[in-house]
Amino acid sequence: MLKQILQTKQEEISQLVVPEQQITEHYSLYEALSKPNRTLGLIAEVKRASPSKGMIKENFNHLEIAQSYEQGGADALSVLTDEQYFKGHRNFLIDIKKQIQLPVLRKDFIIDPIQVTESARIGADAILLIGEAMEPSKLYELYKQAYEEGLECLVEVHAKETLESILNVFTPAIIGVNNRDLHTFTTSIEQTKEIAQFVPKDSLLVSESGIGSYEDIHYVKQSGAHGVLVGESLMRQDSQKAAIQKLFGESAHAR
Ligand SMILES: O=P(O)(O)OC[C@@H](O)[C@@H](O)c1c[nH]c2ccccc12
Repeated sequence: MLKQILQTKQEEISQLVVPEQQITEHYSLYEALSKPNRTLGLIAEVKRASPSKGMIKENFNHLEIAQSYEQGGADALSVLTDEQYFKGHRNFLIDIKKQIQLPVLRKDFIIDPIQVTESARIGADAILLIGEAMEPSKLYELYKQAYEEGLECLVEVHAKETLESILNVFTPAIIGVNNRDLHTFTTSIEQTKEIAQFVPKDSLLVSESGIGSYEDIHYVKQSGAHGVLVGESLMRQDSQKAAIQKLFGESAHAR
């Protein structure tokens, strides 16, 4: 699946026109995850659909979702901007940045310098870079470019081997373990525990995908995660604010 998505991206990139610069306030993802609202940082994802689950939320309003996440005390947002496979749009991110005072991660398949510039132009605070999508040397080039253009990076890996090959080249400040294998879509939060021991002490660790209960939160925290990235389980409920409170084992009135 990842291969197919990357092929589509290549075609998109060949036609990509870089938009004009949005003027936005910037917030640091690293700082937000370093001093989270709860014992574990939360990046809440605005996710309408996915290739593995199909449509996740009908009657989708990206701004209402983002506002509800903010009210629920999310530390940061992730916004899917891929159109073809995730039914997202870069305009979702532009709109959300105008309304929300939180760091916003652009969630897409970024493999080319022009997409880094595009991300900076639309006002993203951070971008996702996927270890399994390119060679570590190329990933490092995009990483450096991103920081030069004022963006932070969440460097995601699924496999231990991918992390090791990246660490041979550089040490990302924020490392994500994707509990979902992007080739097979198999998801297991035990992946976080397995990889955590190889994450350098100075890097922040984010556990991504397949998190849906307070037990999961507890498990990845015990495994050494500083934060979690959660999409589907929050998106499927009517109120994202209430969904966050439930996920963290709080009563609706506790905060
Ligand atoms: O919906 P979930 O299982 O809570 O997962 C969220 C997020 O981790 C997932 O959307 C994701 C992680 N890495 C990605 C890379 C591309 C697209 C999507 C993703």
